[in-house]
Amino acid sequence: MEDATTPPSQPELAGEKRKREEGSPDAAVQDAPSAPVASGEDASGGGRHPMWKTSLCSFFRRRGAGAEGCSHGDSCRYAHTEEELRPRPDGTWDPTSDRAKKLRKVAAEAQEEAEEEVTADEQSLDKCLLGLPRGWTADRLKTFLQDQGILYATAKKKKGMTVGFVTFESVEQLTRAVQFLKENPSGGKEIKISDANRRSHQKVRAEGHVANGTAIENGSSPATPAGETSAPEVVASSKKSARDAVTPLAHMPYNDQLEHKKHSMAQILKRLTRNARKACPPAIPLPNWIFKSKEIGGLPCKLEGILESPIVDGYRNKCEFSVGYSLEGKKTVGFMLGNFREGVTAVEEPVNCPNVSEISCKYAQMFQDFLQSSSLPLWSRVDNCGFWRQFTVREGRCPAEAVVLQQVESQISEVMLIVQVCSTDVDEALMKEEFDKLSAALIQGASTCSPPLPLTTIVVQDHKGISNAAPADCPLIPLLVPKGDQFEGGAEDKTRIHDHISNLKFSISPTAFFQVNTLAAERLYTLAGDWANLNSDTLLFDVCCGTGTIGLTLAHRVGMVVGIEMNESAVSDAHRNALINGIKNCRFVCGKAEDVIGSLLIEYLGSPQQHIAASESNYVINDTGKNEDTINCPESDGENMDSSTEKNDNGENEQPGDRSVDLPTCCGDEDIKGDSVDRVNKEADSSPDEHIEAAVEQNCGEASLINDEPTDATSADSLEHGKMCQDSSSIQNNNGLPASACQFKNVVAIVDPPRVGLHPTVIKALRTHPLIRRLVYISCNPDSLVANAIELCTPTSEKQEKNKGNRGWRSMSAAGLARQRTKSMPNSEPFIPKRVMAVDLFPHTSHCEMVMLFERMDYFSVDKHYVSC
Ligand SMILES: C[S@@+](CC[C@H](N)C(=O)[O-])C[C@H]1O[C@@H](n2cnc3c(N)ncnc32)[C@H](O)[C@@H]1O
Repeated sequence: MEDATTPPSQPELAGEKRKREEGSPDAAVQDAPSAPVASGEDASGGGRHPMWKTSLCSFFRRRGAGAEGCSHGDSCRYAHTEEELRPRPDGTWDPTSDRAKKLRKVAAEAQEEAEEEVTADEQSLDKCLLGLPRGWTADRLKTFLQDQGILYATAKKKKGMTVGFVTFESVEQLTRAVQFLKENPSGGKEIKISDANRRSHQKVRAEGHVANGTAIENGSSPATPAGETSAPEVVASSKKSARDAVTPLAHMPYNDQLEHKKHSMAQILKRLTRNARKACPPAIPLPNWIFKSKEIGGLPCKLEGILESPIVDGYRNKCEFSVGYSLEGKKTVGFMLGNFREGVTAVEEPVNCPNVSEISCKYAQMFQDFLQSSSLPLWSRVDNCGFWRQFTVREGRCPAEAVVLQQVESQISEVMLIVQVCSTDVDEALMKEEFDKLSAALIQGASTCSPPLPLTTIVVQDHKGISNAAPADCPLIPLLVPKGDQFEGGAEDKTRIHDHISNLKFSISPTAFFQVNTLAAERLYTLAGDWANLNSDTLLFDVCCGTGTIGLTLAHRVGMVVGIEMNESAVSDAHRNALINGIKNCRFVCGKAEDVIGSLLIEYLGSPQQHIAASESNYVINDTGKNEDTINCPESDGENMDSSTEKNDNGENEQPGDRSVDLPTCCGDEDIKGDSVDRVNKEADSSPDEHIEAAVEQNCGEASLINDEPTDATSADSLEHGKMCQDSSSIQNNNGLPASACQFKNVVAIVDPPRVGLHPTVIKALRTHPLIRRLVYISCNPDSLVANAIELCTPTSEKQEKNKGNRGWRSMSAAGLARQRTKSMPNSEPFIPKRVMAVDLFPHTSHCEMVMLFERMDYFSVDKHYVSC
């Protein structure tokens, strides 16, 4: 019961006794023993007491939902609900309240991200100020900065937080601020300045295309009627040219760019160590690599350097040009000066953008010239209407021997042009007329250049959605089909170009991913292959395989490759690429990795439970006291299989063997398989184009059916016939494991996910399968690499917490979310970060690829984890 003489116990922080503060309600209680004071008025009859309802009533805290037991009822000076709680006069909240806890969490996240060393360049003018007085508002911070003569663009701060955010306009402003704050501590305390990471939605996309920039368009401009070509009003952005927007490092010598990127990568990598340390359960010893990180400046493992790009200018084989109005109001094909989300739509020509080839610039110019007289309107991002949306140039290069680094332009032998339009409400006849004129203009433009430009195919992508990022299944209309590829029907399947990596030829369809810097990608894949420690006993999972580049370039170094990719055209390209290069030990599966990886691991390796049960029952202690594998395999009878019973997607109990029902490829009929392999190989040997078509189509059948049972004999046949390698996954040994689990002593995964990183389901599947001893992670986004690595490398406790889903994710960093997920990760051996290296695929931009090798602790005692057969 709450009364005036027993003020609520009020810990400042959990476990700490609350100090009686002057002016606090407690003090008021002492001064005025006749409390409670009605309506919060102080004893002198003045206004409401400044601390009125600024602390939670202990009844509320003890009982959670309310304070029914408090005898003071409504007149209690303490808050009875979170909603009733008021901020204290200094702007802070009762530290036991949800609000205060949330603020502490956000501040901790910001602090964690801000602990990195400050960098002073134009790429990172967004900074955090650490150690600010909690009571300061944004206005107070601005006054402080102005008083100190520190110039800035924007300053933000929330009361109650010790972190503020400041954006500077130039490196000079930033440098001055850093210097000043270092030399002039505020009240004896140094205010630290550190890099601030913008939330991912504020970052400019970089994968697979040149990033668009920002200019500000007048949102109130009326919709442009179809056929009308008046320019909407555009407002200038902070970026002055397309060069500034897409190649912000171009002003630096290339060696400085490399140093800058290496430094940025190192800063981000340190987050892995910090977060894994934080997430490590208290009862579990910290892994050795975290201890050792102190010796290497907090890095999880040594950063071995940065591989430079073999070519630094004109390296992009794919440029997505925006279509819009320039600052002068001219119809323009080029790059946006900023990000549309920031309100910018101005497009400027790709002048002096050193990453774009001359050929791409010439095609952009041709299309721009065509648009000046087109009767169809440009797409307006503000009004979401119009016709011409985007223009993509994709280039293919000759085989490596012919590539002379100094003359890269002359090595471009094939070009694909993709014109994105929105056909909504446009007359078909008019549209056809425009397409005819356009292809004539492009063909003529290419042939009249000196020397003539290569032009292999032109395709229109009809995309009716709001964002320019069209889905992979968006309709394609071929305008120009490659010579020698004409055939009856399905012409859109012929619109492709070719490029070469490691002496292999790659067929690339319009929507398939292909690394934009082919020569640097070759270095990237070679490095990944070297670190993967491959041999003929290796089963390689190529996760997010695209057109099969990684798996196919490494196929000669392994026993078998299983590629996983969700883009159907890319999978079809991968099959074709295996055939045209005569590679027979690869299988490509079409599906989201998160949907298929679990089944594929069981199909090839058996379930984790089978291996864990087997290794537990198979170890005996020998004379020397060391573990010894007695090589007993689990029996395949019903009883033993029960131990590996697990839930399927529907939550029903499922046996590993049952997977063969779900997975049509796992039918175990060796004769049919051998026969089909031979047949496909024979067809491939004779390899005229139509045979490749037929074989690819069959393989695509397999690919698209992987998630569904074949509905008739024909599909089942095509699945079997589509197999291109001697795949032993469906043959089971007498221990109940697939034969491939025994055949491949070395199981490696190379993952190359998109910018968001791997799906948590994929991380969990890789982490919990004991046969995957090595994992090579190729990343185009170090933030998501770090988040995924936290989950792969943090030790787990014996008992997991229930998965709380993504609760609270909006206020969390990717690393914070990953830390939360580690709590529900099933008990499994963590990976160890072993090696990491940056690879520069994107000179002149701030983006960079990274390759990181993860191993399990006792990598070299593979047999211990390997159930012999
Ligand atoms: C960075 S690219 C790498 C492609 C390939 N490894 C290469 O180097 O050419 C990522 C690929 O992952 C695919 N992808 C994206 N999300 C996926 C998912 N959930 N499951 C499988 N593949 C996915 C994309 O279609 C794309 O081809």
